[in-house]
Amino acid sequence: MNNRILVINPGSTSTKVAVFEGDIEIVEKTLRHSSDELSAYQEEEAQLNFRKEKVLGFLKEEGIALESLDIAMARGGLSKPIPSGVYLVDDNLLHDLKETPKKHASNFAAKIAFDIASPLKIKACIADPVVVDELSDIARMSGHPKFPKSSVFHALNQKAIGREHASREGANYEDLNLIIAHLGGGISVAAHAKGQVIDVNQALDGSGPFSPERSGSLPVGDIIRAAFSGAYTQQQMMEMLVGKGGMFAYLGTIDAKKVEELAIEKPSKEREVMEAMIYQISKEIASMVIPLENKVDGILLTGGLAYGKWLTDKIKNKVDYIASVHVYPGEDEMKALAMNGLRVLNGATTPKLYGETIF
Ligand SMILES: Nc1ncnc2c1ncn2[C@@H]1O[C@H](COP(=O)(O)OP(=O)(O)O)[C@@H](O)[C@H]1O
Ligand SMILES: CCCC(=O)OP(=O)(O)O
Repeated sequence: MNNRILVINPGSTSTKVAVFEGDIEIVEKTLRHSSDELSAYQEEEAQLNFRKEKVLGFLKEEGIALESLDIAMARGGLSKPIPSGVYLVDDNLLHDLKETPKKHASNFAAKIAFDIASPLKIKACIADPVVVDELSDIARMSGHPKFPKSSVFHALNQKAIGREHASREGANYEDLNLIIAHLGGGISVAAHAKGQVIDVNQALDGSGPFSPERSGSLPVGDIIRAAFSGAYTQQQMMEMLVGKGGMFAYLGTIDAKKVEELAIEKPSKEREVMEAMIYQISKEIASMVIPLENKVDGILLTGGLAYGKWLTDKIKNKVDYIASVHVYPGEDEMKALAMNGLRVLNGATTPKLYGETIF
């Protein structure tokens, strides 16, 4: 066995695919989907098949025989909350990913992996899905028992970057208190207390800073009045929160790189919006000092926006009084999934069963 691991990671505008042999990545591609392509496949089944065909097409192009694969690893989606770890993709998990009212591209990953793995009689697994829930009881209380706070964030990348940082510092992730901010299409800012994410903003449609495509925390009363005004459909309201909120709502683009370039150039609307986003991210980081009881070993900035030095320098200036700030641009999700797959193949981890672990 070559320990060949297929990795599938769908995002809002792309599907990332890679094949690893052990810990070596042999092929990797970000298959970008235009908004025209995605809107032509709006219906979920159609979009799932569209993305699956793209993955299969890529493997064919690269000359990777399906029979040579030993395991398929997928990003986990918006199933019910579960502990951190590796999970077998089974009927229970697929059912909840299909039925969830919360829409996100990560919901497609497990099914694509399962459809490829099943005929080959190999395992399909997910690892550290976006619903990893380690919230403390006090953080879970929202202000109304009907709407408890939920944990929806970039768990896979946050945990991977936390571990990488700890290993660079010669420490164990489980011994550190870290504030980690994933700054991507969506933004999550989390308090990692000795390896447990005890508090985090709900990064999809809940709370936190606005992001390139999401509104973050909004005045809820105004939202309810707008929703019942008859002026908007439910879909239009949801798009204001996810997809067409945040930076997009102000500037008509989700391209933070371009916006940052314009913001640097001269005073402009772009600079105003960027500075507001930086202000909100910094405030969210500072708020995580409380869950960590003022003992913070480091602040880590990661995700696509962390490539932008102007942006990360401005955040650093606002929060480095709390702890040293470290920048890990981009994300390590493909490698993190592959390494979890390798641990399953070499017997270091036994995948958990979703049905036995949901809270
Ligand atoms: N070099 C860069 N400088 C600033 N922003 C960047 C850079 N590269 C990518 N980005 C921005 O990062 C965002 C996407 O982040 P990413 O972490 O890839 O997204 P996602 O969380 O959706 O996977 C986009 O808004 C993109 O414009
Ligand atoms: C749903 C939480 C994770 C998330 O927002 O991922 P993307 O930034 O990749 O959309």
